[in-house]
Amino acid sequence: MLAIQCSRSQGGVLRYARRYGDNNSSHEGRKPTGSYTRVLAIFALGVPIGWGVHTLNDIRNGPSNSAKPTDFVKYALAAKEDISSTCSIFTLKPAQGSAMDTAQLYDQPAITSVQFKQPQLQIARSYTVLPPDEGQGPEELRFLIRKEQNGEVSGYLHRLALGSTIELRGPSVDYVLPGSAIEVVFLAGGTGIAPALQVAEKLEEAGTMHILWANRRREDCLGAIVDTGNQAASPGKHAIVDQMESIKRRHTSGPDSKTALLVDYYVDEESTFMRPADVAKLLGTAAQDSGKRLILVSGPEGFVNYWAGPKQWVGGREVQGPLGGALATLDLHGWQVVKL
Ligand SMILES: Cc1cc2nc3c(=O)[nH]c(=O)nc-3n(C[C@H](O)[C@H](O)[C@H](O)COP(=O)(O)OP(=O)(O)OC[C@H]3O[C@@H](n4cnc5c(N)ncnc54)[C@H](O)[C@@H]3O)c2cc1C
Repeated sequence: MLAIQCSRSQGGVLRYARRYGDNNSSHEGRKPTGSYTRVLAIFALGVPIGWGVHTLNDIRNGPSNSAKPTDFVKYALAAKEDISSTCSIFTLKPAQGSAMDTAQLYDQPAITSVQFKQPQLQIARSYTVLPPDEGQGPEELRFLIRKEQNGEVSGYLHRLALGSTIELRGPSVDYVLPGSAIEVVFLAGGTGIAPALQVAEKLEEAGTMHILWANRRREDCLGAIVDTGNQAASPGKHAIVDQMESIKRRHTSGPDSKTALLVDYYVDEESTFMRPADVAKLLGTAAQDSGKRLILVSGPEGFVNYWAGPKQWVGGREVQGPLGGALATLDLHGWQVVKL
């Protein structure tokens, strides 16, 4: 059984944890009911029939080793790339026979995340899978994870040695992208860039997307190339910036390409703050005849609260809550706001 615990701590930090009880379903022993000959006959007939059904199911339902989204499945920490003093990219690969169905993660028109278990505390937290990158193994999964100060699960993950086993389950669908051509303004704070990469990767033809990405420190976005601001490109290399640039190249290359992806970077320690006026400028100039127009807000709780107001808990479920924050003060020109 799984229960969701949710409480707001004294420090104002929204904490949520999923706990697991033992599944104590028991099975009564069965008495043997037939002779060995009967058993062998059933086995001889059953194996080929079973194999045939199994193969058919494989073709219809995908690989048989796909784990159910509700079950934890074991992965091994194959690589950990430190990309700043607090953030690392974790690469995981299946540790045993079964694995998460990568089609469910990568091919749905949705933002998806996966839960990581902290086995000693029996809690789990969600992390957004990064879209597959060049050279990535077909069953490997990559995540950008920040080590939060005193963070129970992120601290645990960052302490793991290469080769350690990590239990994951999912995917969970956090937001389904509307099917029509969409225009997206994506406000990302810190690791909130991971769902932005998913949306950019899944942007259909004729979609456009403008990402505004804020970080506290330059080290979290080295090598950034600002598309519309007047800042110079920053020197250095950063795996997430590189992946963003490679998605951008794919979007804009080819004579028939109608998609566009623009990214602007803001760095607190350089006093380049993302301001409501920067967002207002993008909303007012958008084409009027486009499909759905979305402002997606993703990042730490304080970032989402500042831009769009807090989410709310209703009947044990987290819901959008009313629009608040800086976006509530702007003329949104019909753009819909989604808090991730
Ligand atoms: C759908 C979804 C996707 C996500 N994707 C990502 C992702 O891709 N990458 C990523 O890095 N994160 C992501 N997160 C956030 C992630 O799930 C965790 O919330 C985050 O890693 C912190 O978890 P933790 O257990 O390490 O920290 P926690 O133990 O939950 O603590 C969080 C912070 O609160 C502080 N704190 C804890 N207890 C108290 C208290 N009593 N009073 C005051 N302060 C306190 C801690 O010091 C810490 O800074 C995602 C979250 C969601 C919901």
